[in-house]
Amino acid sequence: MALFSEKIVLDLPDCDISYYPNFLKEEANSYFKAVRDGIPWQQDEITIFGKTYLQPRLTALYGNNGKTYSYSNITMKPLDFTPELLTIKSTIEKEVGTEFSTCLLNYYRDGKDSNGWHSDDEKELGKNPIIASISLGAERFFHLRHKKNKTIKHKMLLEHGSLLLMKGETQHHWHHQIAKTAKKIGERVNLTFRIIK
Ligand SMILES: O=C(O)CCC(=O)C(=O)O
Ligand SMILES: [Fe+2]
Repeated sequence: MALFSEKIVLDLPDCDISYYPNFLKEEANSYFKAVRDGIPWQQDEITIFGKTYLQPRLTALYGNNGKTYSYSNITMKPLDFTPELLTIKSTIEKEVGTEFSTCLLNYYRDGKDSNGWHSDDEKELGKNPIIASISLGAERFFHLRHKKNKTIKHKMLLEHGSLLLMKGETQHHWHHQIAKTAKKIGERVNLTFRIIK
Protein backbone atom coordinates (compact mmCIF):
# COMPACT_ATOMS: atom_id res chain seq x y z
CA MET A 1 0.00 0.00 0.00
CA ALA A 2 1.43 3.37 -0.99
CA LEU A 3 1.96 5.89 1.79
CA PHE A 4 0.16 8.73 0.06
CA SER A 5 -3.11 8.94 -1.81
CA GLU A 6 -3.86 11.76 -4.21
CA LYS A 7 -6.63 13.89 -2.67
CA ILE A 8 -8.89 16.35 -4.51
CA VAL A 9 -10.90 18.77 -2.35
CA LEU A 10 -14.14 19.96 -3.98
CA ASP A 11 -14.40 23.72 -4.27
CA LEU A 12 -18.13 24.05 -3.42
CA PRO A 13 -19.90 26.12 -0.74
CA ASP A 14 -21.30 24.67 2.53
CA CYS A 15 -19.66 21.28 2.18
CA ASP A 16 -16.56 19.28 2.99
CA ILE A 17 -16.06 16.70 0.26
CA SER A 18 -12.82 15.15 -0.94
CA TYR A 19 -12.14 12.62 -3.65
CA TYR A 20 -9.28 10.13 -3.80
CA PRO A 21 -9.01 8.55 -7.27
CA ASN A 22 -7.48 5.08 -7.40
CA PHE A 23 -7.56 4.87 -3.60
CA LEU A 24 -7.57 1.06 -3.51
CA LYS A 25 -4.85 0.72 -6.20
CA GLU A 26 -4.39 -2.67 -7.87
CA GLU A 27 -6.47 -4.40 -5.16
CA ALA A 28 -9.63 -2.77 -6.58
CA ASN A 29 -10.23 -5.56 -9.14
CA SER A 30 -10.18 -8.39 -6.62
CA TYR A 31 -12.28 -6.41 -4.12
CA PHE A 32 -14.86 -5.79 -6.84
CA LYS A 33 -15.25 -9.51 -7.56
CA ALA A 34 -15.20 -10.51 -3.89
CA VAL A 35 -17.90 -8.00 -2.96
CA ARG A 36 -20.12 -8.54 -6.01
CA ASP A 37 -20.04 -12.34 -5.68
CA GLY A 38 -19.69 -12.79 -1.90
CA ILE A 39 -22.41 -10.54 -0.49
CA PRO A 40 -26.01 -11.76 0.11
CA TRP A 41 -27.57 -8.90 -1.88
CA GLN A 42 -31.23 -8.12 -1.24
CA GLN A 43 -33.79 -5.98 -3.06
CA ASP A 44 -36.07 -4.35 -0.51
CA GLU A 45 -39.45 -2.74 -0.89
CA ILE A 46 -39.45 0.90 0.14
CA THR A 47 -42.42 3.11 0.95
CA ILE A 48 -42.41 6.73 -0.20
CA PHE A 49 -45.50 8.90 0.42
CA GLY A 50 -47.55 5.76 1.12
CA LYS A 51 -46.61 3.99 -2.13
CA THR A 52 -44.53 0.83 -2.20
CA TYR A 53 -41.73 0.27 -4.73
CA LEU A 54 -38.92 -2.21 -5.21
CA GLN A 55 -35.68 -0.36 -4.57
CA PRO A 56 -33.91 0.27 -7.92
CA ARG A 57 -30.70 -1.45 -6.76
CA LEU A 58 -29.59 -4.21 -4.41
CA THR A 59 -28.25 -3.50 -0.92
CA ALA A 60 -26.61 -5.09 2.13
CA LEU A 61 -25.63 -3.88 5.61
CA TYR A 62 -22.56 -4.87 7.62
CA GLY A 63 -21.54 -3.66 11.06
CA ASN A 64 -19.56 -4.44 14.19
CA ASN A 65 -22.01 -3.31 16.88
CA GLY A 66 -25.37 -4.81 15.91
CA LYS A 67 -26.90 -1.34 15.36
CA THR A 68 -29.65 -1.23 12.74
CA TYR A 69 -29.99 1.40 9.99
CA SER A 70 -33.37 2.73 8.88
CA TYR A 71 -34.30 4.80 5.83
CA SER A 72 -37.29 5.06 3.45
CA ASN A 73 -39.36 2.95 5.89
CA ILE A 74 -36.99 -0.03 5.91
CA THR A 75 -34.81 -1.18 8.78
CA MET A 76 -31.68 -3.17 7.97
CA LYS A 77 -29.91 -5.42 10.47
CA PRO A 78 -26.13 -5.66 10.08
CA LEU A 79 -24.23 -8.83 9.20
CA ASP A 80 -20.74 -9.40 10.63
CA PHE A 81 -17.97 -7.86 8.52
CA THR A 82 -16.20 -10.16 6.03
CA PRO A 83 -12.37 -10.20 5.92
CA GLU A 84 -12.38 -8.16 2.64
CA LEU A 85 -14.69 -5.51 4.10
CA LEU A 86 -12.53 -5.29 7.23
CA THR A 87 -9.41 -4.77 5.11
CA ILE A 88 -11.07 -2.01 3.07
CA LYS A 89 -12.41 -0.46 6.29
CA SER A 90 -8.97 -0.31 7.90
CA THR A 91 -7.36 1.06 4.71
CA ILE A 92 -9.84 3.96 4.86
CA GLU A 93 -9.42 4.40 8.62
CA LYS A 94 -5.64 4.79 8.20
CA GLU A 95 -6.15 7.57 5.63
CA VAL A 96 -9.02 9.36 7.36
CA GLY A 97 -8.14 8.88 11.05
CA THR A 98 -11.69 7.83 11.98
CA GLU A 99 -13.10 4.41 12.89
CA PHE A 100 -16.28 3.25 11.17
CA SER A 101 -18.87 0.88 12.67
CA THR A 102 -21.09 0.16 9.71
CA CYS A 103 -21.06 -0.27 5.94
CA LEU A 104 -24.11 0.11 3.68
CA LEU A 105 -23.46 -1.51 0.30
CA ASN A 106 -25.20 -0.79 -3.00
CA TYR A 107 -25.13 -2.94 -6.13
CA TYR A 108 -26.15 -1.18 -9.35
CA ARG A 109 -26.73 -3.99 -11.86
CA ASP A 110 -26.78 -1.69 -14.90
CA GLY A 111 -27.66 1.87 -15.93
CA LYS A 112 -31.32 1.36 -14.97
CA ASP A 113 -30.36 0.97 -11.30
CA SER A 114 -30.10 4.23 -9.40
CA ASN A 115 -30.19 6.02 -6.07
CA GLY A 116 -32.53 9.04 -5.97
CA TRP A 117 -31.89 12.50 -4.51
CA HIS A 118 -31.30 12.26 -0.76
CA SER A 119 -28.93 13.28 1.99
CA ASP A 120 -27.46 10.87 4.49
CA ASP A 121 -29.13 12.55 7.46
CA GLU A 122 -30.76 9.72 9.38
CA LYS A 123 -30.68 10.41 13.10
CA GLU A 124 -28.59 7.32 13.93
CA LEU A 125 -25.70 8.90 11.94
CA GLY A 126 -25.46 11.85 14.34
CA LYS A 127 -25.22 15.59 13.61
CA ASN A 128 -22.36 15.92 11.12
CA PRO A 129 -21.81 12.42 9.77
CA ILE A 130 -18.59 11.33 8.14
CA ILE A 131 -19.27 9.02 5.21
CA ALA A 132 -16.55 7.23 3.27
CA SER A 133 -17.79 5.92 -0.06
CA ILE A 134 -15.83 3.40 -2.14
CA SER A 135 -16.69 2.80 -5.81
CA LEU A 136 -15.91 -0.45 -7.63
CA GLY A 137 -16.72 -1.52 -11.18
CA ALA A 138 -18.44 0.66 -13.78
CA GLU A 139 -18.06 4.43 -13.42
CA ARG A 140 -21.20 6.35 -12.51
CA PHE A 141 -21.86 10.08 -12.17
CA PHE A 142 -22.39 11.38 -8.64
CA HIS A 143 -24.68 14.43 -8.73
CA LEU A 144 -24.66 17.04 -5.98
CA ARG A 145 -27.32 19.76 -5.61
CA HIS A 146 -27.46 22.51 -3.00
CA LYS A 147 -30.66 22.29 -0.92
CA LYS A 148 -31.40 26.04 -0.67
CA ASN A 149 -30.16 27.14 -4.07
CA LYS A 150 -30.90 24.30 -6.48
CA THR A 151 -29.01 26.09 -9.28
CA ILE A 152 -25.74 25.25 -7.46
CA LYS A 153 -24.94 21.79 -8.79
CA HIS A 154 -21.95 19.61 -9.38
CA LYS A 155 -21.43 16.31 -11.17
CA MET A 156 -18.40 14.05 -10.91
CA LEU A 157 -17.45 10.59 -12.17
CA LEU A 158 -16.84 8.07 -9.41
CA GLU A 159 -14.06 5.87 -10.75
CA HIS A 160 -13.22 2.23 -10.04
CA GLY A 161 -11.23 2.00 -6.80
CA SER A 162 -11.93 5.60 -5.74
CA LEU A 163 -12.88 7.00 -2.33
CA LEU A 164 -15.30 9.89 -1.84
CA LEU A 165 -15.30 11.39 1.64
CA MET A 166 -18.21 13.56 2.84
CA LYS A 167 -18.12 15.21 6.24
CA GLY A 168 -18.84 18.37 8.25
CA GLU A 169 -22.10 20.07 7.29
CA THR A 170 -22.31 18.51 3.82
CA GLN A 171 -25.50 16.52 4.54
CA HIS A 172 -27.28 19.59 5.94
CA HIS A 173 -26.80 21.64 2.79
CA TRP A 174 -26.58 19.19 -0.12
CA HIS A 175 -28.54 16.36 -1.71
CA HIS A 176 -26.80 13.71 -3.81
CA GLN A 177 -27.89 11.02 -6.25
CA ILE A 178 -26.76 8.35 -8.69
CA ALA A 179 -29.04 8.96 -11.67
CA LYS A 180 -30.20 6.34 -14.15
CA THR A 181 -28.38 6.38 -17.47
CA ALA A 182 -29.49 5.17 -20.92
CA LYS A 183 -25.84 4.37 -21.74
CA LYS A 184 -24.91 0.72 -21.88
CA ILE A 185 -22.80 0.31 -18.77
CA GLY A 186 -21.70 -2.52 -16.54
CA GLU A 187 -22.18 -3.38 -12.90
CA ARG A 188 -21.02 -1.17 -10.06
CA VAL A 189 -20.78 -1.76 -6.35
CA ASN A 190 -20.55 1.02 -3.79
CA LEU A 191 -19.55 0.72 -0.13
CA THR A 192 -20.47 3.56 2.21
CA PHE A 193 -18.74 3.32 5.57
CA ARG A 194 -20.55 5.17 8.35
CA ILE A 195 -20.59 5.52 12.13
CA ILE A 196 -23.76 4.38 13.91
CA LYS A 197 -23.56 4.81 17.67
O1 LIG B 1 -23.61 4.75 -4.97
C1 LIG B 1 -23.14 5.81 -4.54
O2 LIG B 1 -22.05 6.27 -4.92
C2 LIG B 1 -23.92 6.62 -3.54
C3 LIG B 1 -24.58 5.81 -2.47
C4 LIG B 1 -25.32 6.64 -1.50
O3 LIG B 1 -25.49 7.82 -1.67
C5 LIG B 1 -25.84 6.03 -0.27
O4 LIG B 1 -25.83 4.80 -0.14
O5 LIG B 1 -26.31 6.78 0.60
FE1 LIG C 1 -26.08 8.79 0.16
